[in-house]
Amino acid sequence: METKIPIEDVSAQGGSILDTGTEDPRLIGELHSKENNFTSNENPLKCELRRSRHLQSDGEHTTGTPVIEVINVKKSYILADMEVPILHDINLEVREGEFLAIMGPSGSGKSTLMNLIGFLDRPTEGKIIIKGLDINELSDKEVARLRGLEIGFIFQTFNLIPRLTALENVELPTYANIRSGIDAHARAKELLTLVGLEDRMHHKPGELSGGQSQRVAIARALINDPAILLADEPTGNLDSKTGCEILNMFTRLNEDGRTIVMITHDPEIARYADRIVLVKDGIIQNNSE
Ligand SMILES: Nc1ncnc2c1ncn2[C@@H]1O[C@H](COP(=O)(O)OP(=O)(O)OP(=O)(O)O)[C@@H](O)[C@H]1O
Repeated sequence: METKIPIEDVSAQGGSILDTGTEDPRLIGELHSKENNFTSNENPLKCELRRSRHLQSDGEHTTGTPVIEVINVKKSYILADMEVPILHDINLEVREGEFLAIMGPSGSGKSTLMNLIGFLDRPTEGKIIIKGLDINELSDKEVARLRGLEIGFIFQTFNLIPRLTALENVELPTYANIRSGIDAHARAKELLTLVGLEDRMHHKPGELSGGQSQRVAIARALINDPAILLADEPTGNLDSKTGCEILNMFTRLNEDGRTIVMITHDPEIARYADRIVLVKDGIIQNNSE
């Protein structure tokens, strides 16, 4: 996938993330290519591991530009006037185009870590750097814009707005942040077609199956063409066949160059990733490629 994102050009030159003004030429054209079409009519999705892309490697480690850097991060919550440490000195680097799975027992801090990576929360100590931008050095407005344009979220419970149609749900993030030159309505339609929901665009979430709802959520996550997709148990509420279809979508998005970080409890699902990180008691215990 090309990386001609205006935001990247601006930040690489030391400019503000709020300065973006050029057009985003990416993706819509790509979405039309047959090999990128996720609709299952002609080419049914198979529940098997299919990887056509391999990350660059120096023999031992994945190489490439880091897009996510977690440096000496600690996170505590204050509960009844007591500081409760959740994450202890986490260090993690995720490189461009990598597909990373985060595993670990319930309550170990996986979602907390993902929320920090997604700028939904700030660390108590340490740094989170996304595409070279340090959250500690950004205003709340800049953080919101970086999150809105560069990070797509997918949750176990889909988190769709019940009273909005699928199309309106997909368009929703663009009300807050949109790349210049993008026709949000047209792009939302393109994305819903891409995920095989062209005949469900005007349905509300209550009229959709779990798998269809998650497809809407994926289309919504892609609306601003983010470099990074963060998925918290994306197949947790789906039957295994539908879960496989969703994972094959993730695989194809990753093969197009998108960086994916996915929390899962299921080792079979983690096999889709290039690398698995194990979080236990707020510490990264294993960082295997
Ligand atoms: N906002 C909060 N305030 C206080 N404690 C919190 C908050 N969010 C999470 N925690 C606590 O932090 C710990 C880690 O939670 P987290 O959701 O990150 O775990 P997890 O590994 O994702 O668990 P699961 O697999 O069950 O989703 C838990 O003990 C949880 O109760």
